[in-house]
Amino acid sequence: MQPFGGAFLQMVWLSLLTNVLMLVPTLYMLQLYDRVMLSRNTLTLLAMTLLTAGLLLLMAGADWLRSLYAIKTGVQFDLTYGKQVFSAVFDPRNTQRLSPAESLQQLTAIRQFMTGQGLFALLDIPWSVIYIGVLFALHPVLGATALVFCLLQSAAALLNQRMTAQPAQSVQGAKQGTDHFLQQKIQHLHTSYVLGMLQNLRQRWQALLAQQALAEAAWMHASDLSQFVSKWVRYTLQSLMLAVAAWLTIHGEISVGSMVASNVLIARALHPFDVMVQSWRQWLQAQSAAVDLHGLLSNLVLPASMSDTTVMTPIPLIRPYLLNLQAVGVTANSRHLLHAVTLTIQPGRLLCVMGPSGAGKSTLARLLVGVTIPTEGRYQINQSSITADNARTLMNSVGYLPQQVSLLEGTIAENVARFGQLESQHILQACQRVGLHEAILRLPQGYDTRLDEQGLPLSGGQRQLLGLARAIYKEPALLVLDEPNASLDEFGEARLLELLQALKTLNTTIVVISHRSGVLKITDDLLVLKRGEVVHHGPRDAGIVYLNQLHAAASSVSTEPA
Ligand SMILES: Nc1ncnc2c1ncn2[C@@H]1O[C@H](COP(=O)(O)OP(=O)(O)OP(=O)(O)O)[C@@H](O)[C@H]1O
Repeated sequence: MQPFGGAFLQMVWLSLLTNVLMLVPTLYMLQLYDRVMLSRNTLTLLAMTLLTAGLLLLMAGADWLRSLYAIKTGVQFDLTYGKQVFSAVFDPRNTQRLSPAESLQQLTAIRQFMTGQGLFALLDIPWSVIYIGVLFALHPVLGATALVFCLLQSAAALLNQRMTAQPAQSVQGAKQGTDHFLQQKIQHLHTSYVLGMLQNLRQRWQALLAQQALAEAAWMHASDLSQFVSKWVRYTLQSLMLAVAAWLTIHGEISVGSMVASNVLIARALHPFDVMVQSWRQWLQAQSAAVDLHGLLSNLVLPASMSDTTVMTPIPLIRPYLLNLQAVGVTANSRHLLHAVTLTIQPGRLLCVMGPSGAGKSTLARLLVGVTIPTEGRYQINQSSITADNARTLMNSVGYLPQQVSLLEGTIAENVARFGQLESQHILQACQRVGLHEAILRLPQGYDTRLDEQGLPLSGGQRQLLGLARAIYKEPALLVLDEPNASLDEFGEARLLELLQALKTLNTTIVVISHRSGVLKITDDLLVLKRGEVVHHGPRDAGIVYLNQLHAAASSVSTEPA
């Protein structure tokens, strides 16, 4: 919060000024009752009225300036923390239960509190002391009564906090659960519809919604009750104050003007407590959002400067890339996904990774591109170790096609250019190389065709080719393709092999995961994984012999008489 210290200090001073100037109408009233009405001097009345109007204008100005500072701080907050939170939620080390969208919503909750009435109430509470001071000046009994009343109002606010904190938290949890459910399931709407899952999903969603409604009802009940208590305390105290002032007036201790003024002053002193109670929900949301975001940011020791392009300790990655894994292991949720993987991948060579389902091939792919960080051993590129801190450095020099292509909502050109600057020459080159250019030109809007989150209107094979074009965009030094031929026809696969062959001549380090044997034609080295361990690694021809032996053994087992 240090960057906002200056603006916060300005808001504190402006709050003081506003609150001091708030006394003007009270003093004006006192003078009217106790002086003008007695002297009947209209000139004094005019002078006092003009002075009061001027001071009230100043007060309105201070209040307006305070709002401007709040808005400016909100914008600054979004810009500063938005960048950090955005980077943190997509950091491979992020283990938070919240989705990226939910974490970014937390930012909004904090900003809304920072720019809303709740913050002003918080800033105004300390200046209640000014009104109490004036009440003391009118009569010590009035001051002491106000002090006690403010304490009582604080107790009411505290009671409100006690009564509503837990229900508000339950509402938030239930709402997050419902939103999360919808977000996740909506992505697979077509499959759910065809497989007749919609009714089951609706029932589950309704159960979550019912939970949320119950939590909301409990929260509203607690909130209404606490607001009722708070309001009752507030209005009763105000009337009691008037009673005390009237008693003092009857006994000649204060003037009638002071009696009326005391009523206004106690109302002003208690007002911020009232606003605070009303904006309690926002306060709680901001508080819990701040805890979540603090957890997110402090767990992920982020770069000191999050300016757009700087990254922490960039590793000197100069083409070509020589990859080296030494006894690398990956453990997740107490499971060994990879264990003791040692291998070298030479630039300009293509390593094909094979193995049964669940062998750890995709985990290895994610590790090579820096999404997954080894929990044991060492992964180096050109002798620089890839760690959680510097994995981002790889981003612009790596081409990656995941098993699920994951195209983003946006135009074809934007997807190929990875949502960076659209460099037509590179976009065209990438699409031509994967053989997608003609198909794109046949679309009415060509490269400007918008894709939805499912990658429609492209076909399955075209989506895979687009993912491939995105991976080879600007000729990365390292290319990792996870089953790139899964949706391709023979022609597409032949084109893919041609492309990979061409990239090898550019000294690209290539890793291809495939269940299909076609890619073996251009493979240099073969790696076979089983249950997270390397069971074979070596040149292609020896690998093919190994695979043939495996197949022969497997078919002899299946044809043996039972
Ligand atoms: N985050 C995770 N937590 C626990 N287990 C995981 C996690 N991610 C993957 N696994 C497990 O690790 C194993 C390897 O998964 P991986 O996706 O790497 O296999 P794969 O060889 O690519 O399989 P396939 O050929 O079916 O795509 C699987 O058994 C999977 O269930």
